[in-house]
Amino acid sequence: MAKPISIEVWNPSGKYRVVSTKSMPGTRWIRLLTDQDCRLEICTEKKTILSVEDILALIGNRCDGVIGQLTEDWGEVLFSALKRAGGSAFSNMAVGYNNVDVNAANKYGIAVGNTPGVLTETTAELAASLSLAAARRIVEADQFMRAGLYDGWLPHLFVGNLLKGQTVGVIGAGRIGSAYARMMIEGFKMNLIYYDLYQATRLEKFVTAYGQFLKENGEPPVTWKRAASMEDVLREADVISLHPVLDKTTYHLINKESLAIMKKEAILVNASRGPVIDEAALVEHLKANPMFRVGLDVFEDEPFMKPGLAEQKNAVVVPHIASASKWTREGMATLAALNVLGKIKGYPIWSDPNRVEPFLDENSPAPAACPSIVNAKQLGLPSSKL
Ligand SMILES: NC(=O)C1=CN([C@@H]2O[C@H](COP(=O)(O)OP(=O)(O)OC[C@H]3O[C@@H](n4cnc5c(N)ncnc54)[C@H](O)[C@@H]3O)[C@@H](O)[C@H]2O)C=CC1
Ligand SMILES: O=C(O)C(=O)CO
Repeated sequence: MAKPISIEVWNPSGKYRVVSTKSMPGTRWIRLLTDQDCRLEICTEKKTILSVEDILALIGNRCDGVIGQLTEDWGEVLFSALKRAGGSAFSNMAVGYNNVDVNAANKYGIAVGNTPGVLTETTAELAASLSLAAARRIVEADQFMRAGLYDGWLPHLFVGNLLKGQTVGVIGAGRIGSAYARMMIEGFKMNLIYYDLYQATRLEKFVTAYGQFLKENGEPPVTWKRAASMEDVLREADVISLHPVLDKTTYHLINKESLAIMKKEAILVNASRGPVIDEAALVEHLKANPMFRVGLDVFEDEPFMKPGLAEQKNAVVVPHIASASKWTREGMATLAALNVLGKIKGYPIWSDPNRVEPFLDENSPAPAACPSIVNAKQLGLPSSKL
């Protein structure tokens, strides 16, 4: 028998039982559920990462829907249990859903929600922060200062890289990759080279128009190039940021061989998923190339770092906080709750998952639709006319 697990209950007499595996920021998501006849149970266990057994205990014998986290393993075991408990809806509180076996969800007719649109700029801003922190050696310099080692200005002290006029490389120019590219181009007048399976037409148009604006104002224009291969980006760019989804095609995309073709003084940033980089190979590369710098938000074996990484001065490391702004995290909670609520209520699927403002507006009721269901087509769910 599954062991008991601690929970906090909202609206105990609600008709639909919804479980959230974690407490989430804000209160609007709670109100949205309880106002619409849901009994909400929020797991209050102290441990950060819940096991499949923990979540089985939370699902119990009757459960209509679950809001879960990217640290959880949502596959055959959990989806079959949710189905047996009468459930039909699951939502990750995340845009990435590499922790979810969507085929298993399809098999049991469970809708899988995610939360795009609300975290694009926040995540891109963190990638830009890591780029700057690595380029200008902010963390090393901060540690030096706090250690009381500063004894006066010196010509060689913490010399780093100038971004202006250099080339920014983006691998995976989707929502976040394109937002990051715009920040680096507009903010630091960098030229762009990108690699994606699809053409980033809007991004290309932006760079062309901005380049034209600069030229008309007597400044050197910025340029863009769509690379034929990822290797072209690695060879040419001074700062490279990784923003693809994690799947079989992107696992260890950056490995010993690809690191070897990058410039010796390049900066590599990863705010996508840890396994996109072979982290052990990266540690060796950082050791051998002290002028090569990285900014990492995600790690191959989270919450752990590969041995040796923490000791490298040329690495800036933060704990998967790229989407951690208050507005974004509250928005993610709202969207995840509305995905689950919408499916339980039989609402159709919002036609454009990137147009999320109507769901986030505190002053008007949320549309009667599920904001983003990744397997809507496979389950034959209807699309909203709104
Ligand atoms: N560190 C963090 O806190 C966060 C991480 N993420 C991660 O960022 C990822 C991207 O998010 P979005 O930009 O919203 O997704 P998106 O779907 O808009 O963009 C992903 C892009 O990757 C491209 N891609 C797929 N396979 C590729 C390959 N083999 N080579 C090159 N490009 C490839 C796609 O064509 C697409 O343009 C998410 O899947 C998630 O894993 C997202 C939000 C926060
Ligand atoms: O949304 C995601 O995919 C994250 O990694 C956390 O925001």
